Amino acid sequence: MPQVRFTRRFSMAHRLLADPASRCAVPHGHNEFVHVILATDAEMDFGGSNFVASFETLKGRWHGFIDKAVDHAFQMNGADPMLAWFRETEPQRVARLMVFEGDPTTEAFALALRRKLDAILKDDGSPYRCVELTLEETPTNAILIGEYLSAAERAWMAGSWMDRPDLTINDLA
Ligand SMILES: Nc1nc2c(c(=O)[nH]1)N=C([C@H](O)[C@H](O)COP(=O)(O)OP(=O)(O)OP(=O)(O)O)CN2
Repeated sequence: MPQVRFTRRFSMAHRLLADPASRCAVPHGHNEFVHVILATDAEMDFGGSNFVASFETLKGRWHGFIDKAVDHAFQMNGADPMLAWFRETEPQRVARLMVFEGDPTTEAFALALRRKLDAILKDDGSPYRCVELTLEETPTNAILIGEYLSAAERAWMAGSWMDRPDLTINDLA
């Protein structure tokens, strides 16, 4: 069965704290693209629909997550002192903060996106699985995630927002 590839574009902001001398410690944004390739072992309905599932069925919830939750979210390290500022000063925006254990690098974000997509496909009972996710941070930097995640990649932030098939992007109360 042919694989399918979907692409979505969004804007985001983040800042990285591990290297205080880095220019990435200043909040800044990127216009990014996420590409996913889905594969299935099911055969298409030959002579009928000629597909296993419609594009709308396959990408609806995923692109809904990108558009409603990821687009224009601010990605932050859970230890970032700016988090307390938002909670105290602009609590109405806390739901728009995407929070990570450690820095919100493109690697961490790509892993989070992959785990969220896995959760959505599982919740849908989809016959498809993600075999590749590519996150383009800039036209010159991209992160690729293949079919299988390591035990460490599954254990990091296990059970957090990234494993839930919903629109949440943090676990703040
Ligand atoms: N391993 C990682 N390193 C860096 C990340 C990251 O997510 N993972 N992110 C950044 C910053 O977000 C920075 O904005 C992007 O990096 P940079 O390569 O400096 O971006 P440029 O657009 O200037 O790239 P050029 O190809 O050099 O123009 C930094 N490091």
